[in-house]
Amino acid sequence: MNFKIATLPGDGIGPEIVDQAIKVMKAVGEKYGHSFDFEFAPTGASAIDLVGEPYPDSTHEICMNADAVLFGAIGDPKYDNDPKAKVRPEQGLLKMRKKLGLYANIRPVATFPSLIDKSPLKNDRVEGADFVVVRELTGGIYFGDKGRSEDLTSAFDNCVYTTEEIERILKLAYEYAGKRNKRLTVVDKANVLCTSRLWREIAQKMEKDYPDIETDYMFVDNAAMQLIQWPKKFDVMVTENMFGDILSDEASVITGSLGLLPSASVGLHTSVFEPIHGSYPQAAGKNIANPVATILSAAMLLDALNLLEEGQAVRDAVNASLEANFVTEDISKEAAKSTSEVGDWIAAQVKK
Ligand SMILES: NC(=O)C1=CN([C@@H]2O[C@H](COP(=O)(O)OP(=O)(O)OC[C@H]3O[C@@H](n4cnc5c(N)ncnc54)[C@H](O)[C@@H]3O)[C@@H](O)[C@H]2O)C=CC1
Ligand SMILES: CC(C)CC(=O)C(=O)O
Ligand SMILES: [Mg+2]
Repeated sequence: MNFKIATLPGDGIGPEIVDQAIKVMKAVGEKYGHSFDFEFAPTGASAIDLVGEPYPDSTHEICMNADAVLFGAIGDPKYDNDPKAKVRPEQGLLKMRKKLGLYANIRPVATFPSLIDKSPLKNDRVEGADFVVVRELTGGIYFGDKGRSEDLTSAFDNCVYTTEEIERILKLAYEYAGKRNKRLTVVDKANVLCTSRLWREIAQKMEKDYPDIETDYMFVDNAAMQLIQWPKKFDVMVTENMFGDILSDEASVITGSLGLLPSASVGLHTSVFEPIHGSYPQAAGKNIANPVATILSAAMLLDALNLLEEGQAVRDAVNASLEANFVTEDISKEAAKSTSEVGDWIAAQVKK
């Protein structure tokens, strides 16, 4: 079959890691007789440099007309360090999420048996940990009104959630939990935040519609602690945008590196597949970043196209690379292979 893949490498390590995912998808194409048409489009700082806007309409058109979007990462320190910058790369990512209606970001966190020793946590804590963070992606504090007072001495960021936004993400999380181990943890800060109290109120009503699923509620500060203390207790965790952003980066420590965790952003239009990490600017152009998070995001993309055997073949190839210790420096300083060598290895393994 023929698939159109909107390809948005972005900034920093984005182009390098997306190149590896493309290699692997081409290998899948060769082996299974599909063709993937990668249509490139600018986003982030590179799009600002090109056309003055981090998510141009032309890029949006390409995404809307594709079967799926493969996304790298955005962000450039030259904007982080400029408090007066009027337009920032991150706005491109938020705009893409809003315009594509990507209200749910699915972030699976599962330990790799061959990497148990790479986690700074004790083996018995991480062995067998396998859960999913379902992060709301188009609401909350990242999208609320924000600004500074005229004299610049105060600033605000509003956090707003509507009933509809909360219901649709909880529904998706319940469906996810139904396909897994039937446990859902709703993470909030309902002891302080009004938005969290609305989340909890809605979840408490909805849990009655899912009697086969065990729902529990946890404050986010407690969840941040328990995630590290005993990650195996979690199955599906659903939470608002910023909490999910923070907790999933924290969760990557369980697996051994932020460079390993993939994600799928799904919603109203075309889905986007992206690593959970950022543009890691310190590594840009050095061919040292771990491409696995992006390659596993490509595996999630294949699953979403209903190419399930193909998605599994990619996961198997990644596991084989980890078992063979054919890894980048974040996993092993001694064995350190380059980004492109790891991509080549995994692509070759897929074709076997
Ligand atoms: N989805 C996106 O495009 C995201 C973009 N950002 C942007 O990225 C830029 C850098 O942000 P940071 O806070 O430094 O987060 P980051 O995720 O880019 O990097 C944090 C640290 O994680 C490790 N890391 C990340 N990706 C890795 C990989 N593929 N291989 C090996 N190690 C990896 C590195 O030690 C790095 O210093 C900022 O401009 C930020 O706004 C941050 C998060 C997500
Ligand atoms: C611009 C940020 C919201 C990106 C981020 O940290 C993420 O999506 O994980
Ligand atoms: Mg993040």
